[in-house]
Amino acid sequence: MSLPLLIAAAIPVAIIALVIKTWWDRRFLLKNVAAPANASLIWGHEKTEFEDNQGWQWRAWFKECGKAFKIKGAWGHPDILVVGDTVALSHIYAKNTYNYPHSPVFIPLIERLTGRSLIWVEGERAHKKMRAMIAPAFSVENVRKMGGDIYHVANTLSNKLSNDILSNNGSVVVDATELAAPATLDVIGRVALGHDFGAVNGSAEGVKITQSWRAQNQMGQEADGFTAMLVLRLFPWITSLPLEAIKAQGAVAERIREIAKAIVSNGQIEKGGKDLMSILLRANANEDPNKRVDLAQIYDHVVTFIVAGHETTAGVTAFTLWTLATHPEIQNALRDELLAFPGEPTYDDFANLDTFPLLDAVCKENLRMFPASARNEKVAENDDILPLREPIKGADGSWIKSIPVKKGQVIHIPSIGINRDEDVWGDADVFRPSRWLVGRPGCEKYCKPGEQGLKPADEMCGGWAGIFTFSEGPRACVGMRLALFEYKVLIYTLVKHLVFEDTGAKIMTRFGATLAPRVVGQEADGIKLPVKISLA
Ligand code: HEM
Repeated sequence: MSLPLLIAAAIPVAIIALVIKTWWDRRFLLKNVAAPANASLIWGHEKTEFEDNQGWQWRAWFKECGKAFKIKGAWGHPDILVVGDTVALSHIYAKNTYNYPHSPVFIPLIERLTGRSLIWVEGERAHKKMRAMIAPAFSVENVRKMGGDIYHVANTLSNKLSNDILSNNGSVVVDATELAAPATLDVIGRVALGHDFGAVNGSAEGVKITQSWRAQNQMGQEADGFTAMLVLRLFPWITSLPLEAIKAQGAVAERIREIAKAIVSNGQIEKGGKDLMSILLRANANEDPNKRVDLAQIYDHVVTFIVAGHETTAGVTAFTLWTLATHPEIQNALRDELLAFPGEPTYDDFANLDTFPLLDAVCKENLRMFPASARNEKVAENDDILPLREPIKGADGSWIKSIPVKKGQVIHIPSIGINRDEDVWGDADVFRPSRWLVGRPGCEKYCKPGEQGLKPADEMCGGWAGIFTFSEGPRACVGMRLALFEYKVLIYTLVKHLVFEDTGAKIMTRFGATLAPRVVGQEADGIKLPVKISLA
């Protein structure tokens, strides 16, 4: 055989050998890590994981295997490591953040949906540089100034609902998710761009954006969306094909860029706007054209704020209206607390935990139970050793205190399972805001004698308030301050003026881009969360 022919024959053999070796190494490394029983030959455990309702599946697996275990991948994908152990989480998120980037499979999708901004960027240097440029826009001083825009939207929504109630014999039944998404889109449009999408009042543009996002999220939660994800994982190059469905994913981002460009060319930036785009443009203006930040990059940041800030905050707002509807005694106590406050509360009033203790507890409890990002996926960039808080029992019966992971290892982080871990929270599925108030001033008003409060901080997650909802470490949510302010203003305004009642619908959750509710027995209707509303 000639040399070129020999080389041509050797290349595919070498590639196949490399693939088998990588697969074998990973299998071998996780060999002693336990896996739950009942893996499907075709789907492994991944389909069961995908169909999770409220974190129950992960919690059942925590009980079976411990807080770190492996699951079988679908379609022969190598085993996936699932991590719920808080020391391992802190190692991944806080101490070795840049060794655990997002899965490369999703990067092209993130780019299409959000542009080349903070969610998309990978690598320590590039991420730190971009984060340092963006984070100051979300300072206390800047977020404080957003109160006017946030209240404007909250009052518009409250007035619209009041009018609907009056013209419908005193009450309406609405889907809380359809109510919250337009409001959070309008808030983020105003504070990120200085643009009013008019979604609360049903503008064509607002409806198009919220519906397009809803459809994306819903598709990701359906069986077809799951299969599409598996196909993408096998053939990532598909995302570069000029397919209509793939191009459509970028449509919302493109529209937001157009609006941003029009605002800049109209010269509104010169007027010193309070919105995030104006802040970024002023902060990054530089005499030296080589150091000046590219306008296109700032447009991508704005797209990211709108995409990352809209459905996340809408989801928890909707779940909160439902938990209050199903717990009228807590809703009444909350309304009493809100009505007792004179005037319109400011950012500082909401940030001071003693001003509205029950509102703060209600918000934390909903953020705990319904984290928008219910499950994350990371991939190890280099070989590493994951330390564990609680040793796990290996498949051979020995106790394991750390898990070696190989470069390329896929890791799933089930935030909703972590936030509902019974070892930390006890009655984790019970909506009990008073758990956040035990031992605090005024506790006797809301807590029962001897009620169980929170665990010591070092036994909870390292994330904000000991929950994993906003993630942890250098890549934790950069918009958290704004999210909390906006969320509290929306709940404050709506609960003060309106009463939310249970419709009797039983709820389950599914996760796609974000966590979303469905009605048990009406799953085919997709995302849905009905509540009855009347005037307070
Ligand atoms: C309740 C509302 C929100 C929740 C639960 C939430 C949650 C999260 C989580 C879990 C992450 C980490 C994602 C990951 O590691 O892949 C994240 C990152 C991020 N969030 Fe939020 N978020 C919320 C609201 C917002 C808002 C209002 C904005 C902006 C206006 C925003 C902007 C971002 C950005 C830009 C990142 C990327 C940060 C980085 O990688 O450095 N989020 N968020």
